Amino acid sequence: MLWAPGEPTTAPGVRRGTPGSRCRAVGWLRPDDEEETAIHPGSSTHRDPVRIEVRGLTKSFGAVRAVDDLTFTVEPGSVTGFLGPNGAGKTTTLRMVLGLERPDAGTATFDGVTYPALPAPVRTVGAVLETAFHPARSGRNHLRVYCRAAGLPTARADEVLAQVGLTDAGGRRAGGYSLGMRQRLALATALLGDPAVLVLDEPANGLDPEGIQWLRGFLRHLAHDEGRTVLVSSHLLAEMEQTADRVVIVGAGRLVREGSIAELRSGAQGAGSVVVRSPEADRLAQILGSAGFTVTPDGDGLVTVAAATPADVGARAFQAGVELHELRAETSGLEDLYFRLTSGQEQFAAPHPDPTTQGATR
Ligand SMILES: Nc1ncnc2c1ncn2[C@@H]1O[C@H](COP(=O)(O)OP(=O)(O)OP(=O)(O)O)[C@@H](O)[C@H]1O
Repeated sequence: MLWAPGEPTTAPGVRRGTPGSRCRAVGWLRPDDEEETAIHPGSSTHRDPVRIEVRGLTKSFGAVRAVDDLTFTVEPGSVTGFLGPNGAGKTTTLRMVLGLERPDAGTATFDGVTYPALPAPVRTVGAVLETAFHPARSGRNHLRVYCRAAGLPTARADEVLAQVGLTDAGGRRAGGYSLGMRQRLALATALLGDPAVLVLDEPANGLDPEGIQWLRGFLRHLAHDEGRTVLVSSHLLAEMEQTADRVVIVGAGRLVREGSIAELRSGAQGAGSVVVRSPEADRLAQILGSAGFTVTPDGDGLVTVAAATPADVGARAFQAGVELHELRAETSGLEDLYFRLTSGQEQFAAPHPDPTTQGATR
């Protein structure tokens, strides 16, 4: 099914689907939210900051433990990147945070209140888990349908279209939107209730570099200038490095690291791989090898030096009088650290808590 079958009544609180059914971009509602109330876009005074607290969250699907005793906090006024390789349990965690999946153990709360117990969820949390729209409906009408169902003024549709830069395309069929435009429309839907919290699952998927740059600035604006709590998942650290203030890294359902990008950087010691090109590549490789570096000659005068900075390599080449034609950092130390933390944890979740298999991957 490519679009919300029963219109926004598929949203949590009023959803009729199976508990495991995937949801869409939503500023979700419950029947008792249906009385229309005004929203004051751009004003942060009416919006109290909300902290997300995840405590001991655990979920298995049969023999697969998708999320394993996960604890972390997401602070207001900042963008928190929720990082992990494919299958690390990110989506399952976000679904539990949003009350779409029942945890086996643990809690996820918004200032101490679980999602299903929120008095006005549409005002508190906006989420994008999957982007799906009625293809024949215009972006503006899609938003108006959600407004009506959520008891929001339909004028909100135009306000959020403007926020995400879709005003001119608002009258066009959503079915004809590019992937980037669909992502923007999903984000607009999540913003309808002017929520204090945004939970976004891989919102940069499929965006071109311009779209990614826009999204980066927009998320930072929502958090830094408007004081919202932004939790955004990704499997790419490079994407998050420039967007997030803090990161929560998971692997095989477990927490592997939580902290600010700056803390992570200091732990990464700044040393990644360096690529150097020289007409004297063999001599340079020998010099660097004798200095204790791990060196891989790549042919064509190229040498890759592991756990080094361009300054390390440049200084040694200079001292030995070796001519260089190229010198660049191939990966950041942070990226290396991320790969180390999550290596071997791609694709699959942790097995059941059998002590003999703890830590293994499927
Ligand atoms: N409804 C389900 N039934 C069975 N297994 C599931 C279900 N949902 C998730 N899983 C499994 O749980 C694990 C974690 O999946 P999840 O989608 O949460 O990971 P993810 O980090 O979001 O991955 P990706 O980056 O690929 O989206 C995977 O092994 C997945 O196959």
